[in-house]
Amino acid sequence: MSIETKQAIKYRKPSAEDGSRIWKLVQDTGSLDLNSPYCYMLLGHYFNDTCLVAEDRGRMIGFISGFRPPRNPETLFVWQIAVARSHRRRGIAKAMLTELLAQDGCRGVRFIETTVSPSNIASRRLFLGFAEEKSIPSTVTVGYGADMFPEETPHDDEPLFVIGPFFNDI
Ligand SMILES: CC(=O)NCC[C@H](N)C(=O)O
Repeated sequence: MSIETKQAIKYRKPSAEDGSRIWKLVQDTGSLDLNSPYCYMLLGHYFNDTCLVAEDRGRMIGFISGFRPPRNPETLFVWQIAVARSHRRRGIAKAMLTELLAQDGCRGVRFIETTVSPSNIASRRLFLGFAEEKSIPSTVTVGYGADMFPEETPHDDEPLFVIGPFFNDI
């Protein structure tokens, strides 16, 4: 009888060398905007204090990217959350958000901002659930409307979620 060992998922900062694998992971999710491999290399190189990758026995199965806007460093803007199809419904997105907030790079964060298209139900649930679970105020406003995107590349609305203020006790 095979016993599936529940090996822990490992979380670490990405590096520029992870850029291609992140690009492939995001491509495979099929639900996010696929940025260039170069963009993911930049995130791994210059923004990795506010990004993480998740690995299952060495295989990259998750990615969360963020940055702290220079004009508003108390905010963590969460750019993308990607989880491999094979690893959905295991709480990995929530674990990546929690793990990211526990990083030194998120010390002093009091607000989370992100945009989530109405079709991205999992991410919508993640952020609103995070706010509800911790009794943190949250608002959803227009963000980037579909009409802001080029006609040549139609895109869903990207409503802006603002969660906070909260005390990110690392
Ligand atoms: C939280 C998240 O993954 N938002 C996605 C924003 C946008 N559609 C993108 O894919 O970059």
